[in-house]
Amino acid sequence: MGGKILKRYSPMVAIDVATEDEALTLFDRLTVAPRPILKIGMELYYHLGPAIVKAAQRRGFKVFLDLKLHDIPNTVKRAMYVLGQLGVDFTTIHAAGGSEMVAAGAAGLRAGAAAAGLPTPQLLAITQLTSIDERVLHEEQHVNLSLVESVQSYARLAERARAAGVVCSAQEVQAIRQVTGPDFLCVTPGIRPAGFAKGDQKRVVTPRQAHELGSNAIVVGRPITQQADPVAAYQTIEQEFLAEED
Ligand SMILES: O=C(O)c1cc(=O)[nH]c(=O)n1[C@@H]1O[C@H](COP(=O)(O)O)[C@@H](O)[C@H]1O
Repeated sequence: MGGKILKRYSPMVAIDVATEDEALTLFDRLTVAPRPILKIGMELYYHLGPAIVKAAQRRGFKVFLDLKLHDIPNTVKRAMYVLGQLGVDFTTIHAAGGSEMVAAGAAGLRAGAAAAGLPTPQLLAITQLTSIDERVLHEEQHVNLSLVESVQSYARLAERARAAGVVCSAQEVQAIRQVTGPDFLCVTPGIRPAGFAKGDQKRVVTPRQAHELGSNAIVVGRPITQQADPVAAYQTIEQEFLAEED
């Protein structure tokens, strides 16, 4: 189902914790094969800055630095130039900032990485957050498109602006594949193993469904980090997502 997928990544584990101690404890526990990609978000980065990125990299992890930039093109370009020098593997920008902003961010990221002699991080554009549903889209954002049309439109915008892919729900991956090239990445949060509380997420799927729907990578936070045994939870989710094609 979902056609041939060119690339699947290990699950990206969202390290959404408050302290350095909690983060480092998770880093040390998650040194298992296959290594997860560690997602460092606003909470940890605003608290600890580049040092927490380096701490993950020193332990051999690929890092997804998720700061979701959204500002005028010049400001985003300059900020991305700085992020391009950190040696991270993925970073994020809001497609809602428009094609000029996404293109400026992509250019800043390329220039920053080149200045540091590093590979350019893969830029992922946020489409509609997985906490948004049709009601919020229509009643609060006043968007007339359906949710899937809105996500498709942002995916086209992001690809034209030279993002490497998008962040979306796995529910939209097949629709995105219809309008983007084969290398374009669909990275999907909103992952909930059967029986796990949705919490603030609206557009959720199980790890197995994400596999079947053709997601390139899943982003998983609380279903791993809030478990008594995060390593066991990670391994179960990883096996479900990276299962052999049927
Ligand atoms: O950019 C993201 O990673 C992201 C985009 C999105 O649309 N939805 C979303 O949940 N995320 C992130 O994915 C993670 C999901 O965490 P859990 O809901 O705890 O699994 C969080 O770190 C969110 O910031």
